[in-house]
Amino acid sequence: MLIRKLYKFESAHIVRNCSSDRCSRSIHGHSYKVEVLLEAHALDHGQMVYDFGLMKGTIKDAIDAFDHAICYWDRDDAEYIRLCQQFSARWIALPVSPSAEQFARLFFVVIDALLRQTDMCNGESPDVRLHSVIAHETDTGYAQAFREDAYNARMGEIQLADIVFSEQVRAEWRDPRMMARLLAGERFANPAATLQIRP
Ligand SMILES: Nc1nc2c(c(=O)[nH]1)N=C([C@H](O)[C@H](O)COP(=O)(O)OP(=O)(O)OP(=O)(O)O)CN2
Repeated sequence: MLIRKLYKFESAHIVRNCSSDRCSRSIHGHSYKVEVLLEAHALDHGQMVYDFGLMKGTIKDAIDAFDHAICYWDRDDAEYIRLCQQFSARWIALPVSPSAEQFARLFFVVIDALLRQTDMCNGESPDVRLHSVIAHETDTGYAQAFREDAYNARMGEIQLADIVFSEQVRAEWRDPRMMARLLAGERFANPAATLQIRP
């Protein structure tokens, strides 16, 4: 079974080298919608694949980091990068270009790591896992990344350590050390559920 949770953020970028001239040479913004799809073949004590409420913790924070941020490819022009950092408190440096395809892959890699390092406490199936991520750039265009896309080096390597969040982005997280903890392999604990009926 699949469940799907929708997130939203507003972000600015340039996508270098693309065929659409407006997109490749002018800073522009989008109201992104991101769908996170989880998969499992058994249900937890609440008879859910994974409580939607739990998806409003670290997963939401990781996506919300991009809200009102300018995102740039770390191989972009050094002067452009310097100015992004100078004039925007919220910026994110990416190891890949910020196309819809790469956002979908990037979110997959981050959320997959978060889930693998999360202790689930309500009888969730051990096979709960990230199925795919859909990044809607506009109302009419989206990309969907599956596991084989996220870790496909031919599409560009995405290492967690290569995603750099500005100080302001990190300061606004509930846990400013969230990414540092993720990189260090630390565990994240879900809150324990109170059972009213014996499962
Ligand atoms: N495969 C992709 N194609 C394009 C991407 C992308 O990420 N992946 N991105 C862009 C631009 O960012 C652009 O702003 C969005 O392009 P487009 O869909 O053409 O936007 P419109 O709002 O003009 O779309 P309408 O369908 O005309 O409303 C370009 N391509």
